[in-house]
Amino acid sequence: MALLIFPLTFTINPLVALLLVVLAVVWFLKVKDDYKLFEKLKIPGPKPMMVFGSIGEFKDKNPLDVFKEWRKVYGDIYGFFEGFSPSLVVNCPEMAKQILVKHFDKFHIRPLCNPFVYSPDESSLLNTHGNEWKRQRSIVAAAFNSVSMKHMSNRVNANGDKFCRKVNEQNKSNPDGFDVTDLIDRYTLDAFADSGFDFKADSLDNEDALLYRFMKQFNQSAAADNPVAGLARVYPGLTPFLQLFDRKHKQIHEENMKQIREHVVRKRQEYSQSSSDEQKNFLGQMINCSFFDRDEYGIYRRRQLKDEEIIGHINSLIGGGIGTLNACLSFVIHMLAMNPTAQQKAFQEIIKICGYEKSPTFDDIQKMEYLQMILHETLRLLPCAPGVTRRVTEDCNINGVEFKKDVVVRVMTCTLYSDEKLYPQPEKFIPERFSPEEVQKRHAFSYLPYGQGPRMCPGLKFADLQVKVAMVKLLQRFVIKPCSLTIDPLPTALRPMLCPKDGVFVHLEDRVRPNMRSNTCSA
Ligand code: HEM
Repeated sequence: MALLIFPLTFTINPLVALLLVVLAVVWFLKVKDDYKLFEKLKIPGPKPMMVFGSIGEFKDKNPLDVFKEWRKVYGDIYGFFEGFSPSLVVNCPEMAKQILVKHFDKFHIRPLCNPFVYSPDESSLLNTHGNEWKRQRSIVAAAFNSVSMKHMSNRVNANGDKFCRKVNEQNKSNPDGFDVTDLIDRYTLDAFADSGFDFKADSLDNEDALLYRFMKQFNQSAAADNPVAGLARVYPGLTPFLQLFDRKHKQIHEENMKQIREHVVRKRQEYSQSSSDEQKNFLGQMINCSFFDRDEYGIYRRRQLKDEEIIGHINSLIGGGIGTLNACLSFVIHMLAMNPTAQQKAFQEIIKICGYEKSPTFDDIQKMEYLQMILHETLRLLPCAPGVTRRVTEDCNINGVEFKKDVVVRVMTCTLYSDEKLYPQPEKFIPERFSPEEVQKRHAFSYLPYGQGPRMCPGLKFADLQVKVAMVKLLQRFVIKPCSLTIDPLPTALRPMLCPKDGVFVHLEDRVRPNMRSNTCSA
């Protein structure tokens, strides 16, 4: 109806037509002036195009290559426009420190990573800020403490054994090599669900597991190669309309919510009736925690997390956290396949600490220094989280740079990782760059795979545990080799974290173990 009335009004009433033209001109002049923001602040950057800003420069290119090119042209700090929104890019360790730590109070908001957020995920750590974030953060960070890590490591190991068995089966039935990424996704998910919240996701056995479909869809919905998500990111005002095209994600979100809600309710009841060690997991910590919060009358009272808040956390940890972890482990396996000398050194370290059979404990993992260096060097070359983003909450000047309220700031760590001055021969895989002596020589903020400061990744110890358990179990049994389908350098995509574009193809060779007649996977 409105569509019919509008052209009618337009033809009948010239005054309305004039008013619309005036409004359009005022809007045009305002946008034109907004696009001068960085010019006025004397911050260099690509010249924006009306309506599109600089997004045209990303067309058919790897976005990270664009940022690397821009750094060469515009230097360490520059600005560009995503549609109408200004973004300030920071490629400088000292400025990263100022933003992420020293002036955190002015940079505590992280813009949404996923444009389409469904209830109750808006209350999760990924999506809150200010006091609400502070409260949730202290609970989630506490849930990843060393006691719960130690407790969770047994179940991670059990899932690691299952992963190894499945990998072995795939390898035997594909002698020319196979893509290991799907099994990695399923292992990390099963291990987190089982160890973290006592839930059998069972995705290694069940192709169609709901939690697995949820995790994949959560990330697919926010992928850079998903045009709907891309449009919503560039033009946030269109999100309610674009959300109509995000139906698959919404539907799986709702189905999954139902199963997680039932699980949380059941566990809350079970845990209230016993005080067993089971409750030392992530879910138990969230169920049992209590904190001060204002009630409906504005009075501070102690309360516990509501089921919906716990579900929001579980969803975002699985979608955001485990999605990133999958990419990381896939990259590590590719790098091990391509770098036999580093792989052999890692193997020797593993044998020294665990031998050929023993599952690594949380303490064993901490002793594996070379494995840690491999992990760091992998995340330098293939950073699954290529940068950290913030929104400025108040105008400020830091070290001579003007930050205006509402501007998005991108601390692009990945461009530092290919900086010759920080990492000589940056294209080479050299884990020894991360020996304690070498690390000492660099600025502490020149390597930030998990971010830094109060909003730093709270799941890093858990990520470390899961990646290393898989590495130990694989290397105890196999030599990881490239195969005819392996592509190096590995093609990558942003979905929304950096991940392998078309999989990671490897072939596994059974390791010859001393004093053993056969080498079957003992998992
Ligand atoms: C190798 C794997 C991982 C990498 C590289 C990674 C990296 C990151 C980065 C760069 C951030 C942003 C930090 C910031 O804004 O300052 C982040 C945030 C976060 N990560 Fe991770 N992460 C990984 C795995 C995980 C895992 C396994 C979990 C949980 C199961 C997790 C949970 C989170 C959460 C909840 C946040 C939001 C924290 C907040 O806003 O307070 N991450 N991660």
